[in-house]
Order: sequence, then structure tokens, then C-alpha cells
Amino acid sequence: MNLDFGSYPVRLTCSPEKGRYFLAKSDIKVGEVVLKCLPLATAPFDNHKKRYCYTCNLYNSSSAFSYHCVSCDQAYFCSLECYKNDSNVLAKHELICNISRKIATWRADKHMKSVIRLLVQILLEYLCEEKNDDNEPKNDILRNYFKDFLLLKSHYSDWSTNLKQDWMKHKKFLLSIFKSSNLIQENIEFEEFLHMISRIESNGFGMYYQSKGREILFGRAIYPFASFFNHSCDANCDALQPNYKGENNQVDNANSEGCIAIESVQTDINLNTLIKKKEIFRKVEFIALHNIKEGEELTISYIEDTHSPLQARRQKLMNDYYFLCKCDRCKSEETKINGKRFKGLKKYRGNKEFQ
Ligand SMILES: C[S@@+](CC[C@H](N)C(=O)[O-])C[C@H]1O[C@@H](n2cnc3c(N)ncnc32)[C@H](O)[C@@H]1O
Repeated sequence: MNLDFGSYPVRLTCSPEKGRYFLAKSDIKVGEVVLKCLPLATAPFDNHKKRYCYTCNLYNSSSAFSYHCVSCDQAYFCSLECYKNDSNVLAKHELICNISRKIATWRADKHMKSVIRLLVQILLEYLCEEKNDDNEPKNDILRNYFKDFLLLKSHYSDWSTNLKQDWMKHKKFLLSIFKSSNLIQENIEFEEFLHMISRIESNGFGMYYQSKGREILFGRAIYPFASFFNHSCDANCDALQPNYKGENNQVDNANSEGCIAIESVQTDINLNTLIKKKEIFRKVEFIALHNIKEGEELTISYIEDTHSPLQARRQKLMNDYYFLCKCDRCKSEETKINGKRFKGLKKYRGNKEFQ
């Protein structure tokens, strides 16, 4: 696979055990930025939509924004500038205004709704990419495209029968609203649609804000290139979101919703300052946690509690991400445990009662 990661010190490799993953292309110093990308798409959870700006991705934890699309009531804007001046955003929103309204009244659980909302945004990017030639990155921040989303790992084949059935119940409704909005083709198989859902679940990053020292998850984002970081229980990189002041805040990678966490510790906001400052928030950057040698694997942690025992960590990753962790730490702990079992077995056999 020939992907261009610009001047970032990463290259992609692959193993049968862990799929594709990043290696350091050169020596990397502690604190160095390893990769930076813009989101392909973001979506706040339903109860946070009024505090999330549809245009610039700003989150205001203290109060709801007043500018919004009156037709669907699903897109909110932090300022007149974000609401009015960017006609491109409004024209884009027009394309999904109808489907957004239908999803708002759809009787499904919160998780399904949040994944479907993000899928709408991802497919909207695809529609607009097709019409837009302006696809070149404008600076050192990598931009991702729909085709990159399609490269992501799907664990649909590992889904339980119950989970597949839960989605099947909504097949008719989902296919009809996506087709009538021209977001998917008439002849798409529902399985293909579910693969896209699975890609979101296995590769989505959480969006957080900080309140009283706690990180609160308020939505999900997709950064296809960032998804090539494999997990390690002893990661050498961390994901950050520069906040609205342009500062970086450490990521916790906390996650109870099956999305890899990135953190922008965004405190309350002075909207007056922001109105003047047009910026797209929720970029992600990955930094090295210590010096890394050329050829080393670059990893992040998908889970918060890396202090828990091997079994608990693996269980969490299996439940949330459908994979058995084969990171170096897990493999070495597994070898130690197996070594102990082996000794126990020999002792047992030596017991006269069993001879
Ligand atoms: C976000 S993607 C990472 C990129 C992925 N390896 C690929 O080829 O697209 C997450 C998936 O990578 C694989 N993966 C990530 N970390 C792993 C690990 N420590 N051990 C085994 N598989 C891992 C799992 O299949 C997981 O669902």
C-alpha cells in the first residue's frame, strides 16, 4: 500500500498477527511530533450537539450555541461567522439536513445513533470530495479522504450473531434514508454498509472536554491515517488535540465507548476571542513519549487502565475492539505465565499419587 505521510517520520508495515502498523522511519526524539492530521469527520453525541460547532468543531462546555439549522435542529454554530459566512459548510449541510432530521427521531439506542451520525458525515465528505478538486493538503497537517476510510480494518466478521441481528432490525430504514439522500448507491449490500459501521467502531477516536479535572467524552471522530497506530499496553506515543488556545494537552486514552481516545482539554471559552479566530479544531497529533529508534514500532494505548493484569487488559480490548492483544508486553507476560504453569505441571507429575 502506497500512502503518503509527508515529512513525518513514519512508514507503514504489516504482519499477519497485528495487521498494518507504523514503524519509525528515522530516530525520533521524546516530545517530537510523529504525525498530525485533520479529522475526516466528527460527530458529537446527541446530548452535546448544541455545544459543538458544526463548522469549526469547537466545543463549549458551559452553554449551548444559539445559531443553528432550524430545519433539522441538528447542526449548531459557535458564531455568526461559522453560521453565515462559510457558505460552503451550509451548502454541505443542506445535503444531509433531511437525513439528520430522520435520524433524530429514529428509535434506536444511543450508540447506534452516534455511529450512524458519524457515518453520515463521512459519506458527506465523500459526496463533496467528488465535486471538489481542492483536495491538496494546505500545510503540514495531513488531510484524509474517504478512500482512506475504506482502507480501515473492519471487524464485522467477528461480530456476535446478536449484534448483527440488532443492526438487521434497522436494515430497511437505514438503507432507505441513506439511499434517498444519495449517500450510498442503490445497489449496496447491507453487509457492506455494516462493514463501514464496524470501521467506525474499531477506528473511531473519542472527543473529550475537561470538567472539574475529569475528561468527559462528548463525541467521536475519524482520522483514517491516525488509525494505523496499533495498540500497545506499553505505548511509545500518545495522541493529543491542540486546544483552542493552540496548546497541547495530554491524552488519557480513556474509553468506555469503544473508541480510541484523544484529548483536547478544553476549558470554558471566551466566544468573543474565537469569533475573530477562524480555526478548525479537533486536529490530532501524535508525540513520542520517549526516544524511539529507527525501525521501532510506533504505538498508542487504546485503553486507560494499562496497570491492570494481562487477562483484564486483553478482555477489555477484546470486548471493545475485537482483538487479542499481541503487544510486546502482553506477549512477554503471557510467556512468563505459561512458564510458571509449565513448572507447576512438572511438579504435579512428580507427585507420587499421580504415578
Ligand atoms: C485502529 S486499527 C490499527 C491498524 C490495523 N492494524 C490495520 O491493519 O488497519 C485497530 C486494529 O488493529 C489490530 N491491532 C491493533 N493493535 C493490536 C495489538 N496490540 N495486537 C493485535 N492486533 C492489534 C486489531 O485488529 C485492531 O482491531
